[in-house]
Amino acid sequence: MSDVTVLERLLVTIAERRTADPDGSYTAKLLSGGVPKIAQKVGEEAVETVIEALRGDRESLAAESADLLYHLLVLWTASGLEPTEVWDKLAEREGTSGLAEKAARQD
Ligand SMILES: N=c1c2ncn([C@@H]3O[C@H](COP(=O)(O)OP(=O)(O)OP(=O)(O)O)[C@@H](O)[C@H]3O)c2ncn1[C@@H]1O[C@H](COP(=O)(O)O)[C@@H](O)[C@H]1O
Repeated sequence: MSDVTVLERLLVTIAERRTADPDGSYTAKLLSGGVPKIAQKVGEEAVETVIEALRGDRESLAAESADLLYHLLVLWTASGLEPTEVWDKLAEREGTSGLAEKAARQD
């Protein structure tokens, strides 16, 4: 399975872990640490992803990218951010130039 629905399923699992026992779930343990701890993990996973990209190891890059996406989804959940808020941002940008987007942000 390699399409976006895996992200949707993962988001459901993460939401379910909000009420799970941290002793039996890595996600529940992460969520119990709060936004600062989860944000730190996202930063660490981003750095590990960058390192693997620079090393040129595709398999490790895929694995670290999966870690990064998982931790980012946990961060959205802990922050109360609805995935649709992110999907909407991406949809708004569809068909526009990235350079136009950058110029609009600087106005
Ligand atoms: N996709 C993931 C996923 N990706 C990465 N990880 C965990 O993220 C951690 C990243 O490893 P690190 O070395 O960076 O961190 P660590 O040393 O294990 O932990 P720290 O003490 O440093 O925080 C590992 O423990 C991985 O198991 C994940 N843990 C869970 N999921 C998904 O979440 C679901 C629910 O998991 P539980 O909450 O554990 O039931 C699973 O079925 C998966 O679908």
